[in-house]
Amino acid sequence: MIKIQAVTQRFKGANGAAVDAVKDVDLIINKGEIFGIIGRSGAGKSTLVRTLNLLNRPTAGKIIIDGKDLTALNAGQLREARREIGMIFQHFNLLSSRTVYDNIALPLELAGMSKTEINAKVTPLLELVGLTALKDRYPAQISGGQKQRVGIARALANDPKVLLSDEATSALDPETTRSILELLQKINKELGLTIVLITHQMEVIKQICDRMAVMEAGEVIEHGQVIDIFRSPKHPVTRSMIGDVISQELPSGVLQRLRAQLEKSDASEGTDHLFRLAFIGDSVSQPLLSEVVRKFNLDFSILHGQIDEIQGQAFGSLAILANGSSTDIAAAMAYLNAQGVTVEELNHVI
Ligand SMILES: Nc1ncnc2c1ncn2[C@@H]1O[C@H](COP(=O)(O)OP(=O)(O)OP(=O)(O)O)[C@@H](O)[C@H]1O
Repeated sequence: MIKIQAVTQRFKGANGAAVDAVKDVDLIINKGEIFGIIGRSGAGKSTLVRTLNLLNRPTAGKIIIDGKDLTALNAGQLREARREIGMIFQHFNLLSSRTVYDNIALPLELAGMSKTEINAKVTPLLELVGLTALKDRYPAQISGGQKQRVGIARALANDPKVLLSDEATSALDPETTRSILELLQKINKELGLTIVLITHQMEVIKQICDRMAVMEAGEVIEHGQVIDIFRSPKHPVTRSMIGDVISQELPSGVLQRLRAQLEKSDASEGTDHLFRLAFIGDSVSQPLLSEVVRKFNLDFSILHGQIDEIQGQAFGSLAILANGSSTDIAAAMAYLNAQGVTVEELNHVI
């Protein structure tokens, strides 16, 4: 378990004034989970993740990994502790003069292993990341995705317990990103490795993370299970970042048509209410909507929506216009809520 306890990282800014790149952050990352830290550029993600192996020594606070406070270790103990923490980077950081094999072997050479011992470790790692056939190539002769695979194998060479990933897929195309994320997921499952990854892409979080934290201006503004945060994001920054992958707003064309439709509608026929419904798991597949329409004598128009998958669970988001008596609409929404659907009234956007 990793405990980030009241961590602050202060730098001297360009004009000499102090900048808190990370401000009083408390987080717990559980053993064996994939934990994502997301935020816009400059939010403090890299600074925070670099405190986890003390590449940045926090100005205040503690980093406790498996009960050991890294900030209290001497240089030798810290070197030892760092072996348990691998790291991969956006630009791979490979040595161009070394082959794929020799890049992966580097940390083992530094640890003083013999050639035979090194071979016994590198061969299965090449297999694990799917690079056996390319082991004698140089970095300039392989693709970005393959370079990141070398980075991953090198990070695993010392059998770490934790893998830190600093925007590891940001330089890759969507297809290659998916394959690298699948590889990280496989490593997490097969080796029981804890992975902490930072990203500015919600798609990455959605694809592989169990829990997540959102950072803004050095602070953690929201954290929890990915599915819970997708279902009901609290902070505007989170909502906007989720909107990059699952639309939180109604497209302007839909809004225009809706306004035109509402102008024409006859108020005596009941009231119109606009809602966003978020469904997860079983509630996606149950015929809940048709049930509430019948039960509460309403009319529903589905305006916009999508169904996706997060952490292996179906997740759906629908914008609907409900027409009926105010009492029936309120009762219908309470019923949906009781069935596990998150209901949010959106009348203010019309
Ligand atoms: N060594 C440093 N000295 C001074 N300021 C720094 C230093 N490192 C980071 N900062 C500042 O701290 C803030 C957070 O930077 P950080 O790189 O952690 O953000 P980030 O969320 O990782 O952004 P990006 O995704 O763009 O890398 C920024 O305002 C940055 O300019």
